[in-house]
Amino acid sequence: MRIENIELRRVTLPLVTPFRTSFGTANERETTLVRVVTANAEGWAECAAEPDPLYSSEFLDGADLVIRDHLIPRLQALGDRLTAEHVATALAPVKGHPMSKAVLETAILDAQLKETGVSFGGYLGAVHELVPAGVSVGIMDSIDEMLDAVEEYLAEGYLRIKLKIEPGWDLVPVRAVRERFGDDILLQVDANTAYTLADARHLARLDPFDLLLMEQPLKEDDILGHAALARLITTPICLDESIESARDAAAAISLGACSIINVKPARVGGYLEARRIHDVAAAHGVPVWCGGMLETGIGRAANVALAGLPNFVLPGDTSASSRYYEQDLTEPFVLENGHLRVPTGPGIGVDVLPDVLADLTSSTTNITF
Ligand SMILES: CSCC[C@@H](NC(=O)CCC(=O)O)C(=O)O
Ligand SMILES: [Mg+2]
Repeated sequence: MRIENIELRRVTLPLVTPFRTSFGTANERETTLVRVVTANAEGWAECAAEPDPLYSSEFLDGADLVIRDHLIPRLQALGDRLTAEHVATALAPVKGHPMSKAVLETAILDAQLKETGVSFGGYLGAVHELVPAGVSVGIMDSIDEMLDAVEEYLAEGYLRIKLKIEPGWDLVPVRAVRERFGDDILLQVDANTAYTLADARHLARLDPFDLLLMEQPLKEDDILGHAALARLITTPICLDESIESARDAAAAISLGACSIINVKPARVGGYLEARRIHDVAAAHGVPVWCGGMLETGIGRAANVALAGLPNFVLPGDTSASSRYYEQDLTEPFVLENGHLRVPTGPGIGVDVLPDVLADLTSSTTNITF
């Protein structure tokens, strides 16, 4: 595929409500969009890196620099040999930076699929037309405020509730949700690495609440700690930040560090590695679900397609656009009986709204090939 140019575009979208996790509070989503232009198509993707290196070591300004100065030159060196399937190998000499690599691979894949008229779901192997939607509920100032939010999401039709937790906000909110909404709703928690193995006895006090899973309780590099914790609690452990590759997934599963995996294409370098993780997990009988990084409709479209693969058996953080945005960069994703519809058009199957894009763009960098 011959790329004519790649455009990096910084955009900022206000969030409908602040989103607080154990590592901070977000009031807006700032991201870098990548547009890959060929003679016959343009591919789009968004970078999941946050402005600050708090979810992982990547951060947005660093991603821009790595993309511009260290990754794109390696893609230019491929010339006409460049296809989406070549990207990971071409970028492998650059250590780390999976989110920067993912946004390039995804935008190139989108352009490639638009040229060939194949959808993301068709290319990745989606077997479902609709995928079940869960929703992530942030840490809030009061239990009542959190319960009101959960009530609203359940009324909208979300099929699974995920509560962000941290020391001091864990047992009480979980107990409150169970007491208010009963034992039948699918409920899970996400600690974003906020605990240590010394908290095992405390975390075991969540066991009676029949949670679907406990996501990333310990530090991202503490695989053995998660394996030890798994022997001390009955709630299934799900890993997020710890899994950056199919190799990580195989090791974590083999060591008993997790029995469920949150698959985030951005965290693992792109959708091709995400599919490999899906396949490794399936081979071990380990279910996966699609995680989220507050994607706009651009990234959301690709995530929903991925969530259509057969081993994505748990509702993902694939919420409707309205969970985060008053105005999305694409036509909004809306719930249909608690599900999102997998786009069927070529590539990601959604179009960026030009007027909205222009309004939200703060800078543009163009790199010719
Ligand atoms: C800003 S928090 C992003 C990472 C977090 N993501 C979510 O909680 C879901 C966000 C979403 O709905 O996209 C996670 O650790 O799983
Ligand atoms: Mg998580």
